[in-house]
Amino acid sequence: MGHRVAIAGASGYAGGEVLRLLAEHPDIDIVAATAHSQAGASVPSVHPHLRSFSAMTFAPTTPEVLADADLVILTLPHGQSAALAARLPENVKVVDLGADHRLADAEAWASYYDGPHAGAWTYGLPELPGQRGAIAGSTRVAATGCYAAATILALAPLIAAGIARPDDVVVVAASGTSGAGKAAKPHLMATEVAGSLSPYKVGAHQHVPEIKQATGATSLSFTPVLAPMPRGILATVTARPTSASVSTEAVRDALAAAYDAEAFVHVLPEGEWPKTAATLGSNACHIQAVMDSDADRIIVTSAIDNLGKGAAAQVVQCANLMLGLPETAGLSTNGVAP
Ligand SMILES: NC(=O)C1=CN([C@@H]2O[C@H](COP(=O)(O)OP(=O)(O)OC[C@H]3O[C@@H](n4cnc5c(N)ncnc54)[C@H](OP(=O)(O)O)[C@@H]3O)[C@@H](O)[C@H]2O)C=CC1
Ligand SMILES: CC(=O)N[C@@H](CCC(=O)OP(=O)(O)O)C(=O)O
Repeated sequence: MGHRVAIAGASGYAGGEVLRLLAEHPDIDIVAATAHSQAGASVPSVHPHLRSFSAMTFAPTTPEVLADADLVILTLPHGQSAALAARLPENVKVVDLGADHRLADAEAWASYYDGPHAGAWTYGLPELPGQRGAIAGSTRVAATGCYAAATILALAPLIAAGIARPDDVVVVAASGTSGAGKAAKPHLMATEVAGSLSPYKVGAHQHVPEIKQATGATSLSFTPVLAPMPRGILATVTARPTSASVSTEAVRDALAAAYDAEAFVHVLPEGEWPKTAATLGSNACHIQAVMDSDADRIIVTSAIDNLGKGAAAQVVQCANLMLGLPETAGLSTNGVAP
């Protein structure tokens, strides 16, 4: 008998990916999967790729349905997690993929989100210094946003090592359309997306305060770009070096020192650049960097699957830690290709 896990919002993209991963997990049993408008539907009628769930229907999203689990995973729209989590017993562990509990600063919350600030939980990125132990010791964990995961993994070690300046960071990141969720939206119609790259929320993306909080960046320009592909994020992060002596080797060494012992974050061999296709279906993050001396900027590129390390797989990684399981259980660092 494995640990009992329930997923709220399992009819969505991220929740569906959690179901797919947990179906193969050696130490976890799924005790409930809930939905909102699609409550009552069978799982494969919503997720045709999840045939092993043919006997399961989505339950309504209520505290009563979820309270029987050892751990609850919330993959709900922003603003829906806090009230639900507050009605779950203290002894039920919770990982929230929504943004409700990511930000400590109430003012930053109010600048980017609607509704009351619910307060911050332990931030769910185990590769950040100190976070692995904190997550393992927490009953409430706020998983990261997808762009935030790609950007933080590329940037945090360089600011922490004193190599990159925190006051002049520029990020341009492209995301597949599943990052926007499953609900039909006009700008996500195939006719609008196919054959086009389009920036959106320019200078106003909600992941800016999250990235600042996790990396110590003080000035951050962030431009997200919608890309005509179902999944994947490629983030290009640039920052000024702290001194003229910063070299490509020093940048790569700092990244290697941060990630050499990590199972899912890979600093690629010199000259090999990340591509989203190599991370799909995995919990991996691929990173490469150079010092562009001509422009006096460090350039770091990172690739993840927004539904993998950017969502469902990182949630499973956190759940493993919280349940005292091997951190890599049920997860792969290998992608699906081509
Ligand atoms: N997609 C991604 O790459 C990432 C998403 N996230 C975050 O994860 C969360 C889920 O995202 P995603 O799966 O993409 O979203 P989807 O829109 O695909 O799924 C949303 C889920 O929430 C349910 N839901 C919708 N409205 C309500 C409501 N009012 N009350 C309760 N449940 C509701 C839906 O149920 P039903 O279908 O039955 O209506 C569905 O199960 C969001 O907070 C998102 O920001 C974070 C990182 C990455
Ligand atoms: C393509 C696309 O629209 N992506 C979403 C990111 C979703 C996500 O990771 O995260 P949150 O949980 O913080 O919303 C966006 O840019 O708002």
